[in-house]
Amino acid sequence: MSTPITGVTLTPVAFADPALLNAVGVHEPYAIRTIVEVHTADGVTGLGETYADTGHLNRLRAVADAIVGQDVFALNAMFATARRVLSGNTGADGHGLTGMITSSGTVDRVYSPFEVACLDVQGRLLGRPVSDLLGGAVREAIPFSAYLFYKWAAHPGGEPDSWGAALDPAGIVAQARKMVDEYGFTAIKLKGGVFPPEEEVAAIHALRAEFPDLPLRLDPNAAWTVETSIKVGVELDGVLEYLEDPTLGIEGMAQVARDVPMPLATNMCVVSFDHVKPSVLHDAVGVILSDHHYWGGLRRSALLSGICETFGMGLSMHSNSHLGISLAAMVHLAAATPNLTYACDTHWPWKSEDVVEPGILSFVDGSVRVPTTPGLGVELDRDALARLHEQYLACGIRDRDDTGYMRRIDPSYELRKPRW
Ligand SMILES: O=C([O-])C(=O)C[C@H](O)[C@@H](O)C(=O)[O-]
Ligand SMILES: [Mg+2]
Repeated sequence: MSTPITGVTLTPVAFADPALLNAVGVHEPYAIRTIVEVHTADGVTGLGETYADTGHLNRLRAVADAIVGQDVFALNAMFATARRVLSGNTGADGHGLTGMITSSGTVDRVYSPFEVACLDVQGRLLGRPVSDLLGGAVREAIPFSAYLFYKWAAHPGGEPDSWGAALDPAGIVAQARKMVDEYGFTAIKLKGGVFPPEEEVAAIHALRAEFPDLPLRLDPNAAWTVETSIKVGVELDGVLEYLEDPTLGIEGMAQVARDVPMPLATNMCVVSFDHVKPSVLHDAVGVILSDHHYWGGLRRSALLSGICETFGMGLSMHSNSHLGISLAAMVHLAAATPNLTYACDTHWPWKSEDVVEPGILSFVDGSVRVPTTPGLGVELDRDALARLHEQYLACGIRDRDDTGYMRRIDPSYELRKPRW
């Protein structure tokens, strides 16, 4: 008995994104994603969501063609197909925020949305939520953190968004207040690497004064030297629950880890299974930020959680700009991961449009309830999908390029790693 895949539809979409600043530039007016639909002989379709950069999209197309005819339950065979089709085809992330991408990491990135879509089909066929396919939910709701960004009030020449500018500690505190009040978040992360470290340390102290009880995190995306990272880490002793990717590479992180009091977290130096062994040998990180989009889907992310448990590392969750299918997948994975004890990252508050029907996923007290309906529990809004696809065609963005966009606005902008 099998449920063959009869076809796969890949739809690139673009959705509005505010002018969020980071260590490599500024977000473009639109973020791009690919919506994956896996159709089966039983008439059931499953959903996945992933990046949409040109190289990735081409790799998705190659694997999509190769999995037609395969059983939607045969995920090991599907992974082997992805590995065969992508042999020698290694991608890059284009924006430099997720570190080195290996060839096995490329397979994991491309395979992931197909696996998620197949799990959605399996759940729909069995009448069970995806969390049940991962061993069952150990929590009913998933806590997320407020993800703060330095930002401009608007894209140049564009309309101001509802968040306003945040370019100093007062702006960051105001942004946090609005986000915490609207969503009820119980942890706060500041995306740093934008201003000199002392200004970002001041912003963290201002957040601590305003939110005395909420765990705080700072993530400069490796914009600092080892020396700067140690200085900041020592200065923020007792203030941060973890310091995320202060500096580049496993060896640099290991040097910092030896001299700072808080755990170091990463979504840059350990981003594939190849990186785990050197990271453990160097004792470089205390917390790995998992992300099913590049750890090979939900089941391989569960493998990562076992590795973290084995080596006594903490586990948190990373996020890029994403839509509702990804949020649903993150929620099911988090629900079925007992050792995921930190509030997860999400870019959710920064988006104003989606491809899924509204109302299913919502935040109460900073958490999203785990859907209990079959599959991922989200449905495509076909009109919205068509509209966001038109937006993709019209906006002209084909590869995420925060640095190029920043240089078009400020030709003197230089990309420096480390910057401070
Ligand atoms: O390090 C991180 O948490 C990220 O890379 C998350 C996002 O990519 C964020 O930095 C962004 O979108 O600017
Ligand atoms: Mg990070």
